Amino acid sequence: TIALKHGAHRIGNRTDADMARWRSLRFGQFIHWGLYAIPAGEWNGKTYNGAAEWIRSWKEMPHEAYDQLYKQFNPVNFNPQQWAAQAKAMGAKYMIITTKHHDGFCLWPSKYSKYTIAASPWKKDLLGPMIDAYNKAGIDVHLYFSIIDWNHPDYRASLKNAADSAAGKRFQVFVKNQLAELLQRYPTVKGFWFDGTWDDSWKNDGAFSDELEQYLQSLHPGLVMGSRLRADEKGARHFDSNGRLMGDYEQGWERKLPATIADVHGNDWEAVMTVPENQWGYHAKWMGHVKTVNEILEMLVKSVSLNGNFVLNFGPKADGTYRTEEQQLAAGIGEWMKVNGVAVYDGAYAGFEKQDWGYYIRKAGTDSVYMVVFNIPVSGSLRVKLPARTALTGVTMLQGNTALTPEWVGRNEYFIHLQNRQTASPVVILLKTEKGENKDKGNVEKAK
Ligand SMILES: C[C@@H]1N[C@@H](C(=O)NCc2ccccc2)[C@H](O)[C@@H]1O
Repeated sequence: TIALKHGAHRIGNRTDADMARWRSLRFGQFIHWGLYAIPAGEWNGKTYNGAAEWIRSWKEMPHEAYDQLYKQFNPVNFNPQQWAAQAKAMGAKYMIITTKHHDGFCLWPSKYSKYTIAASPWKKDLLGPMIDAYNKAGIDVHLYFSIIDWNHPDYRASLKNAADSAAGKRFQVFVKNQLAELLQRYPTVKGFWFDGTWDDSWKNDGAFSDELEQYLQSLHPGLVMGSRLRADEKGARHFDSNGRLMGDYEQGWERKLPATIADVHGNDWEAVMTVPENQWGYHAKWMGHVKTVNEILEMLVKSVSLNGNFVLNFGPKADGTYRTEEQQLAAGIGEWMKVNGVAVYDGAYAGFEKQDWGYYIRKAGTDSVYMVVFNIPVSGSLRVKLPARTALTGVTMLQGNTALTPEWVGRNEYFIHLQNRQTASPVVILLKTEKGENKDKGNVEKAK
C-alpha cells in the first residue's frame, strides 16, 4: 500500500450508533429547491434539455439574468408541515435538503454571503422551519451542500497562478465558515451530503478536504458524511489511492444502482435517484421516462437487498408546492410502505442466492428474511435455496398474514407455490429460519 496522510482513516464500516441509525433508515427523500425552480427549465420561449438546476450554465441563459432571479423568489405556498407530512406518509425516514446548490444561492440567511434568502422578497430562513417540521414528523435531516459556487467571486475551478491560489484560500475559509454556521444554526441535523467536488481546485487539495471532514466531526460528533467530500493527496476521490473508501459511505451511486453485492465491496452506500431521467430541480417539462411507483419500489428494495440506502428526489416549484406527479408517486409508495415497510427498515443483505423472482432482505441481525417478489413466474412457483445449515421453520405471506406451506425439494431447496399469480404490487413473504439441517418437521410438504 501507498503511504497516505489524507486517505481513508478507517478500514471497514463505522459501527457507532449514529451510523447504525443512518443504516437502519434505508429510505430517504432528496429535495432540490432553489432559484432554478423559477425558470423551471425554460427561458425566452426555449426549453433547456439539461438538468433544471444547471440552467445557469446553458448558453441561452445570460448569467446576469439568472443572477437577478433571487429578486423574484417568494414561495408564498411553502408549507413545511405539509412537506413533512407527505414525506412521512411516503415512508421516508430521512430527508436531504439543498442548502446551497452550484449556483451559490443560500436557502438560509448566511452571514457569510449576500446571495441568500434574506435578499429575496421572502426574506425569512427556509431551512429552520423545514428541519423543525421534518424532525417533528420523526424524520432525520441531512444537509446537501455544493462546494462549487458559481456566485462566489473567489470560486476557482482550477488554480492557475498565485492570484487563483489566494482566491482559493479565501474560498476555503468561506466554505468552512458556512458549514460551521449551518451546524450552529441547525444542531439537530445528522449529516452533510457534499456535491460539486470534482473540480481540480478541490481534487488537488486532499489535505483541506481531510481537515474539513475532521473539523466538522469535531464540531458535531457522529455526523454522517459520504465519500464525495474527500480527495486524498494524490487527487483520488471516493476511494483513496489504496482503494479504501473515504468518508462514511459510498456516495457515487447517482441515478444508478449496483448490480450485485460484489459491486459494493462490503461498504455502506447510498443511491440517489430522480423521478424523470435527469431532473433534480423543478423542470416544467419532464422529458423521457417518468418512473412509476413499482419501478421506484424495485429500486428501493434492490438497494436494501444489497445493504444500501435509497433516496428519491423531489423538486418543489418556486411557489413551494409539489407537482402532481410527485404527490401521486409519494402517495403510491406510501401505500405499499404502510403494509410492507417492515421488510425495508433495518433491512440488510440476506446472504441467500439471488433468484429471478426478486430480492431477499434480512431483518438486520435476525433469522428473519423477507422475499420481495416482483416477477412471479408463469409456473407460480418461487424457488428458495437456503444457505447450508439453515433450516426453514416458517413461511408467511405478509398480505393477510397468511401461513404458506412450501414444497421441500430436498436438502436446502424449496418451492413456494403462489395460488394467485396476478398482483399489481410487489408481494412480500416472510421466511423464518434457524441454524441446522432441514429435516422433515412436518411443516413442509414433501415433493411427491
Ligand atoms: C445530486 C446531483 N448532483 C448534481 C450534478 O451535477 N450531478 C452531475 C454529476 C454527477 C457526477 C459527476 C459530475 C457531475 C445534480 O445537479 C444534483 O444535485
